[in-house]
Parts: sequence; structure tokens; C-alpha cells
Amino acid sequence: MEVGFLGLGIMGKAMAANLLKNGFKVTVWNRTLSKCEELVEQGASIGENPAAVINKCKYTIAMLSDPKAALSVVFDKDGVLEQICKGKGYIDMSTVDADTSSKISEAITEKGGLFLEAPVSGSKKPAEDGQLVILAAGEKALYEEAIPAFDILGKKAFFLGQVGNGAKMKLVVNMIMGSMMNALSEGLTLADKSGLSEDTLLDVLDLGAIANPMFRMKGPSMIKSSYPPAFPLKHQQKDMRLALALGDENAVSMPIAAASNEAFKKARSMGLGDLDFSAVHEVVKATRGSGDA
Ligand SMILES: NC(=O)C1=CN([C@@H]2O[C@H](COP(=O)(O)OP(=O)(O)OC[C@H]3O[C@@H](n4cnc5c(N)ncnc54)[C@H](OP(=O)(O)O)[C@@H]3O)[C@@H](O)[C@H]2O)C=CC1
Ligand SMILES: O=CC(=O)O
Repeated sequence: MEVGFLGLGIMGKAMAANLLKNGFKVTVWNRTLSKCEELVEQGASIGENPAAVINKCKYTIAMLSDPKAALSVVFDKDGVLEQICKGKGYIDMSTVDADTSSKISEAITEKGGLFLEAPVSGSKKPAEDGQLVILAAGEKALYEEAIPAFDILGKKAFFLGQVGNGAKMKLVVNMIMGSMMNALSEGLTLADKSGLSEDTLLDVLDLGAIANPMFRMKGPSMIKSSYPPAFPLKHQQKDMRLALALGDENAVSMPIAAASNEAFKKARSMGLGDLDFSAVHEVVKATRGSGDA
């Protein structure tokens, strides 16, 4: 089966590599074309632009940074819309808001193509290990066609109904994750400032009711102020921003998420946007840990 793949960043590169390893023929495209070379070494073909990939493949997956990128790849010159037609599918796995997803869905279905949104929960390592959680919504027939690919990319796929539901679910999950990251950071800072061992705090957390893989994975490197990017902070801030907009639309007051978003924004303004989202710890340490105790 020939599958297209647009966007070879941290996530897309790992996902496309998994499809290749598991017997799929994959045609890739990335805005910075040189990033395709590593995938070509693993057996992929290159499409010169998104339209060329769509033309070649029965269905095409996209994994792009944000709403602007997702819209540009579909609507701009040499984009998806130029070649999408009856019998072809487009699966956008990027994290975007429901409005963006709906715009793309409408344009694709108007041309006779099928559309599925399928954002994922899980970071670089789950992407490498094929352990993502897939939050799909839209055209059920395309979902069913994509199940062999989803089985390789993820440990579980949910079908959530109409377009927008996948995007919203992903934003709710990441809003919780971003707030939890801020809470962990404040806890580490408080432990340190009050004379406790941060390592011991992590051990205590790991044995109790709020133990979780994120604290386990990110905590030790946060203590060392090390933030190699798995989930770039700029994307986490984008997700907080989009989740807060969803809260506005639904009149849901979200003071914890709003405060967390401020910390991520501050981190971006300090030039930390390309580091892992756990780098928000640098903001928390500087702003909450600067008393004279
Ligand atoms: N990293 C993670 O842990 C997770 C990320 N996500 C989501 O997945 C998506 C991708 O994340 P990730 O791989 O980490 O991000 P990266 O920043 O590593 O990659 C972003 C990709 O988008 C492309 N891109 C950016 N702007 C444009 C544009 N205007 N036109 C075309 N292509 C563009 C980049 O191309 P180029 O190489 O040319 O810059 C690159 O291929 C995001 O929506 C993110 O929120 C979801 C779950 C986990
Ligand atoms: O979107 C990020 C993730 O870890 O999930």
C-alpha cells in the first residue's frame, strides 16, 4: 500500500519510519526537503510537493506544527487541494483546533476526497515505539481504511465521531498535561527552596496516587535543567492557547490552564520555545523561587 506522509519533524519522522519498517511503501514530503533524505535511506520515495504526494497515494497522512502550517499545506500553491479527488483520503494528525480541521474537511470533501482528523497523544518515544494514542474523527470509511497504519503507529485508536471531536479531545488532554507540568515544576521548586531533596520528592510521587509516566520521565532531567526537545515548548503553548479558546467558546473558566499558559508564553519570550516543554521549569524557578527565604 502506497501511503503519503507530509511533515517530517520530531513526530512525523518517527511515524513515517515505523510505516516503512512495517512494510508500507511511503512517499514523503517536508517543507525543508533535506529532512526527507534520512527517510529515503530507509526506503521512502520523495514527492516534490504536497500535491505530488496526494497524486501518487491512495491516502496521505500529515503531521505539521500548527493551524497555520496545516492550512498552508492544504490550500497554498502545489497543496493538497490541487490533487485530492474521489477515491483519495487525507488524514491530518497534527494538533490543531476544531475550526481549522473543519475548514480542511469542507474543502477536501467538496473535491470528492475523504477527510479524517487524527491527532495523537504521546511524544517522541511513543512515536518511535508505535505506542501513540490516536484520537480520530471524521469519515468513518477512511478511519477503517487507515486501521492497518494506525495499528503500526499507535497502541489504541479511538473513533470520536464528527470532525472537530478529535481536535477538541486532544486539546483537553494537552491542557491537563500543560497544567500538570507547571504543578510539577512548582513542586520541585518548593521542595528545593524548603530544603528537601527533589529526587526524593520524585520517588515519593512515584509511589502514590498521582504517579505518572510524565513525572517519571521528565522529573529527573528537570532537576538537572536539561530539556532536550521531545515535545517542543512552542507547541505546548500553542495547545494551551487553543484549549483556552475552546474554553472561551464554551464559557468554561480555566484559571489553572490560563496561569500555565502565561508561564509557557514567558518561556517562549525567554527563547525557550524550541526546547522541551518541561523547560517551563526555568520560568517557574525564576518567578516562584526568587523569594529571600
Ligand atoms: N513532539 C511531540 O511530542 C508531539 C507533537 N504533537 C503535535 O504534532 C505536530 C508535530 O509536532 P512535532 O513533530 O513535534 O513538531 P516539529 O516542530 O518537530 O515539526 C513540525 C513540522 O511542521 C512543518 N511545518 C511547520 N510550518 C510549516 C509550514 N508553514 N508549511 C509546511 N510545513 C510546515 C515542519 O517543516 P520544517 O522541517 O520545514 O520546519 C515540520 O515538518 C504538532 O501539531 C504537535 O503539537 C502531538 C503529540 C506529541
Ligand atoms: O502533544 C504532546 C503529547 O505528549 O501528547
